[in-house]
Amino acid sequence: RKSSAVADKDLITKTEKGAQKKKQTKLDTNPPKGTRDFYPEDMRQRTWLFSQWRDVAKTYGFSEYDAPVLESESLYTRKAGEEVTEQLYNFVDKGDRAVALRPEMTPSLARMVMAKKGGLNLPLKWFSIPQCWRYERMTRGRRREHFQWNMDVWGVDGVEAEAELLSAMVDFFERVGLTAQDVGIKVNSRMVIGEVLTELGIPEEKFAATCVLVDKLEKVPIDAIQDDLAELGLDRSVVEKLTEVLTNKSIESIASVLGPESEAVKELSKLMSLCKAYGIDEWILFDASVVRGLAYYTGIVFEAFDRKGELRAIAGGGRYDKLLETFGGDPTPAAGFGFGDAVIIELLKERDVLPSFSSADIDSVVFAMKPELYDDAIAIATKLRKAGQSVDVVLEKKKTKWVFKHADRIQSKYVIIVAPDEFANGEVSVKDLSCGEQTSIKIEELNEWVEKTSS
Ligand SMILES: Nc1ccc(Br)nc1
Repeated sequence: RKSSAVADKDLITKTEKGAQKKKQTKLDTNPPKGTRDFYPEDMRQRTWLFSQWRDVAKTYGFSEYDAPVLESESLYTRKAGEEVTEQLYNFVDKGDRAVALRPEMTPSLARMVMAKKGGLNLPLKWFSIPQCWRYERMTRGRRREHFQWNMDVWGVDGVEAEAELLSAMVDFFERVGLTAQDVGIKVNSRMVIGEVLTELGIPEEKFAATCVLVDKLEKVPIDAIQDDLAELGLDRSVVEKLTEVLTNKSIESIASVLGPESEAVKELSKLMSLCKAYGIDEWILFDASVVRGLAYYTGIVFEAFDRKGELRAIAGGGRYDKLLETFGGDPTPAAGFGFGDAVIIELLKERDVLPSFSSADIDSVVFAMKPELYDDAIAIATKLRKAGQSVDVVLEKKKTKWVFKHADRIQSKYVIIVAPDEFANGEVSVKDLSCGEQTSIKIEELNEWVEKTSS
């Protein structure tokens, strides 16, 4: 046993070491894996993108809605082998409830529509910009969250709804400076596969899962999903017939395969003529291989892609008439699209049409040359703010040199200096940072000055 003095010394050392250790364990300042922080410049870019999306939605008469990012896991247990449900960001909460961070918005929308039962006046034209989540093993190091612009029309069973959605998509692309040479929108109908499978005697209940597998065929070699196909009872001859049909790149060629009475051909032809009426047909191309990866699509599906890159999907959507029934609701026709925030920003950067967001758009920096003039300076700042300017007040005692450097750094348009001599004459000194010119302005004429400089 050690004497008490030695024991005390050891204890003190241990405590010091503990304290040092505590000091050394630095906070990990990274956001959680797969997630992003939005610093002010990033946030200005995100706000700009969302305002483009909101402007289009308003122009098309859509209303904004929202729902919790956390939903019951039961909203997504569709068992159709979709990536979006296999990578659910789910957990059991402290109330022992199986919950998930939403991977997409459509099921929440369906839940909200069902909650109102017949109480909603159809058609609904609703939009939202939810943050959506997935939990992917970090093997691929991909993001786990993104913001996805959702536009949906409920209660319209004609392809007029899809045509309106396609036009809204094109409107967005044009607003942000993209052309039909940059982006194309592939259009197909799942009824094409439906009619082929029916002809081949494949039962209707295998239709959705087959589409999900066919969508995967686009990305992985066939033997990677051979077992899944076999499990679905799709033998080699069925798969070969399907892949042969999916290589068709024109509605005419599909019509020769499906016959003149094909519903799929009729609805595709009608959609194409509506696209001509909107003047967007140069953006639209038929592609029988497009099926999209969501099980609940039932008819028209479409996918916007960049024509010059590696043909990445930018946005996607389609008709999903049966979703409400799968939740036990009344049959209600619906169509919509989802548009992620990441790919489009990459594309705008590549096409060099992304605006700069480096400055916070400050009109004036207001500065009291002497501390005793601070109260007068904030009264002047208040006057400028009430006149509509965005004003940055220098809150501490600073040298003029620092103020000009600061104003330059935040790219303010003007510096308003409240200095003793001018103030005694009822004036302030205004420096125009675009040309360096410095003039005196009467305080009672500041509103007119704001008016003149903001027009
Ligand atoms: N569904 C989903 C969610 C989150 C991301 Br990132 N990508 C797809």
